[in-house]
Amino acid sequence: MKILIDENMPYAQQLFSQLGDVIAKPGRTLTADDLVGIDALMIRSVTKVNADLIAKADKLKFVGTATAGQDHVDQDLLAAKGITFTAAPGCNKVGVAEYVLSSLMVLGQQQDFSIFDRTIGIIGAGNVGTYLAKCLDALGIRYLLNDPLKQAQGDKRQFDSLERLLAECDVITTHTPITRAGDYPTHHLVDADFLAAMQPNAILINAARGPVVDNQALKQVLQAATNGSGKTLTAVLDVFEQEPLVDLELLPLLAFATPHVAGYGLEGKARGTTMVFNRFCQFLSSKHHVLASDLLPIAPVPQVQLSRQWDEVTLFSLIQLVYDVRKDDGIFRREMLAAGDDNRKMATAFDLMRKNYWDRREYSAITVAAKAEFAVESLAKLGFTVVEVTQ
Ligand SMILES: NC(=O)C1=CN([C@@H]2O[C@H](COP(=O)(O)OP(=O)(O)OC[C@H]3O[C@@H](n4cnc5c(N)ncnc54)[C@H](O)[C@@H]3O)[C@@H](O)[C@H]2O)C=CC1
Ligand SMILES: O=C(O)C(=O)[C@H](O)COP(=O)(O)O
Repeated sequence: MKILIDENMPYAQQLFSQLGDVIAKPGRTLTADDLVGIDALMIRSVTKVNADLIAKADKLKFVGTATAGQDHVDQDLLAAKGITFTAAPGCNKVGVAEYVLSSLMVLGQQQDFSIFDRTIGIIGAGNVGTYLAKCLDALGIRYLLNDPLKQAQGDKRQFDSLERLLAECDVITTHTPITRAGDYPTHHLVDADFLAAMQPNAILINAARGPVVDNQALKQVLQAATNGSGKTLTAVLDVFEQEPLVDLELLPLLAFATPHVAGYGLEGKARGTTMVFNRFCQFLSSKHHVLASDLLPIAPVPQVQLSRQWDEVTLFSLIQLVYDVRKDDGIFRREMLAAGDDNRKMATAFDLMRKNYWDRREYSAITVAAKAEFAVESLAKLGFTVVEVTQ
């Protein structure tokens, strides 16, 4: 059996080679010829699975994407061809939530506000939005949820209209798929009108898909603010409309910019790969089964001792110890500016930064040792591994 994998799929080579011959290639540039004689295809979000890609796929029986997003796969086409498809919903929800928290903590420091005084508007209450809400609950931070689809499905949580989010929230963060049809399409959900309705000095975060935010409209608003002719907004983008190309006029106007890595924790990638691997094993009726936790190395700073009640400063340190968005932002800006207006260089640099991404971990990889009286249950709810010490 021949299994074609995206070369940027951590642990895939070692796992899938137990099942067949593995061929690893760059996911973004796969062509129809690459699929000749291939039985199974394991991808990430940069591979567009469409009629062109599978035109010569003579043996393809299974496609797995080790990602939460599925917009890059024509699932109707695969179903029509009798090709089984699987994805990895929720695999990287923790990484994305930790990206949002890091961004807000750093912005709080830079702009002199406390995250505890802010109201966060979460658009999209699926795996990421729900996990982020859980983190905010752990910290006692107010948030509003918007998800008309979940609401229509009878989800019992309190949902609010976009109008209410726009009126009450200091921060709006998008966690929807990209959709262009249906009752609630998300393409350009954040457009000129949306931006105009945001509160002055509000923060917009998009770590969903680039086209959820109209990048031209955002650029105009941020440019107007720079010229002193419009209200001030702060924008954080992990995803871009023309990815892997980035608008070099927009980039300097962003508070933080990163190359689609919000969900790039090692745990999240391992979960993505193992979810797809385990599903493929089921498909083959093979007894192999693997846990993501068995694949992960120990974190470089595994234990932190807390000697007093945690406060905002301690929280900031703990959060930034695991993930500081400024690190990715700094490298990204340098690489994009170095590429200049050479699109080929820019696309290569964008993908290289993702391919060579550092071994980022989730909060759970850090053990916080503290006395019970230091209210560490909030940190445990936030995801840190907490151990109680008596002195
Ligand atoms: N930047 C990154 O590294 C990552 C980006 N993503 C993106 O984030 C998206 C969300 O991820 P998950 O939460 O795991 O997906 P999910 O499928 O669990 O949740 C998406 C939620 O969005 C809701 N939704 C759809 N249209 C909406 C609309 N018009 N308004 C409000 N809510 C709407 C859905 O009802 C659903 O509850 C993914 O589809 C993917 O595109 C996901 C993981 C990593
Ligand atoms: O899971 C998703 O959806 C994502 O956006 C991924 O984190 C993106 O990673 P790649 O698939 O582009 O490696």
